Order: sequence, then structure tokens, then C-alpha cells
Amino acid sequence: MAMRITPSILNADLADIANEVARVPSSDMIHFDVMDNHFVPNLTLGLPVVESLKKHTATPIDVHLMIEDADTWAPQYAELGCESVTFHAEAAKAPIRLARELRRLGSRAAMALKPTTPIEPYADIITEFDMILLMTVEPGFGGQSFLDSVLPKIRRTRELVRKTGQEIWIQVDGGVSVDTIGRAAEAGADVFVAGTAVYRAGDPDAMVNQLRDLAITACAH
Ligand SMILES: O=C(CO)[C@@H](O)[C@H](O)COP(=O)(O)O
Ligand SMILES: [Fe+2]
Repeated sequence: MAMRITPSILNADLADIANEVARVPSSDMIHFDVMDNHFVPNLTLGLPVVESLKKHTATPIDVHLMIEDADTWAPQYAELGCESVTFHAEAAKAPIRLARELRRLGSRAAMALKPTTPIEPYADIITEFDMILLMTVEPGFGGQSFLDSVLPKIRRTRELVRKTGQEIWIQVDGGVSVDTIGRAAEAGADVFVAGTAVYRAGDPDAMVNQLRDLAITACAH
């Protein structure tokens, strides 16, 4: 199974995003956290910044929308050419219609679940998605501790994905580091967001490669 690393720019120098992205050329995608101060108690960046960043990087952009009105806003990120657009199950009014709209616009469609939101109610619709994001912290802030309580849900989601026979990525986001990535990979995750671990490292690009190697090793066991 391929293992993908997507650094979160939330922990980078937000006044210098294009250069911060250029510091991690080994990344498979760049994770862009959009927060609206309603769905989560924090406010970050939005469409105009993504639009500008797109002109500075060829690395695929993995947008994580932590916003209330996902049905209205998510398609606009796909229209900008974002390769992957993730909305929260807790925020979307019509997740199936929204996923189909994102795919129609040429983006990968992804749905995120907070740590205490179960996967089982979505079991019959996971084939509508290219990726399921299982939050391993409460969304809203970088630098929090990885929640081991999410590991059983990662295992259950991997089993559901296996039964579909389709390639649906399982992403984890929050507290992913050299100490925790192995547990997440062993449980079945294959896409790893890392903010603090990458951007607080002395050599962020070396950290991207180290994290990927650790995930590959853990998955092989
Ligand atoms: O979506 C979020 C937080 O809500 C994440 O993408 C964080 O930005 C990841 O940061 P670390 O936990 O890796 O520091
Ligand atoms: Fe995120």
C-alpha cells in the first residue's frame, strides 16, 4: 500500500506560504486547513489564499474544510483546481450530492469525521468518496496530542474499505509524529497529515521522508 504524507501549513509561517511549501518537495500533497470560527473556534485562510498558492506550486493541494456551510463552499475549492477537497460529515447537509459535485468538478472527494463521530452510519456511502479523513484530534488547532482512542475506528474503516474492493484512502490528521505514525499505519491509515512534526523539524523535507518510511515499515508488520 502506498503511504502518503501531506504537511499541514497551519504550523508553517503563514506570511510566507509559497516558500514554506517549497521547503517540503518530497510531500505527496499540501494540507490546507480552512477554518471559519463557527464549525471550530479558530479562523485561518480561505479561497483567495488557495487561489494565490496554486500559482506557486505544482504539489497537489489537499483542502480540509472545517467550516459550517460546506455545501456552499466546498465546490468553489474544486473549481480552483484543488486536487482533493474534504468536508466534515458533521457540517454537510447533503454529503452524497456534495461528493458527486466535487468529483464532477474534477477534484477527489473526501469526508472527515471528528474523533467521536462513528464511521458506521456512513458505511453504505463510502464508495462516494476517494478518501475518508479520521481526525485524531478535535479539529481547530495544530499541536495537539494524537488520540489513541481513534485507532479502533481506523481499523473498522479499513475493513469497510477492504469490503468495497475500491481504493479509498484513509487519512489521519492531528498529532501525527515519529512517535504516533506507526500506530496509525498499523491500524490501516495510508495518508498522514503532519503539521507540527514537519514544520518544527530542523529539516522539514527529511522529516516528510522519515515519516513515510516509518509508515511503510509499520504497515509491513
Ligand atoms: O486540521 C487540523 C487541526 O484541526 C490539522 O491539520 C492540524 O493542523 C495538524 O497539526 P498537527 O497536529 O500535526 O500539529
Ligand atoms: Fe487538517
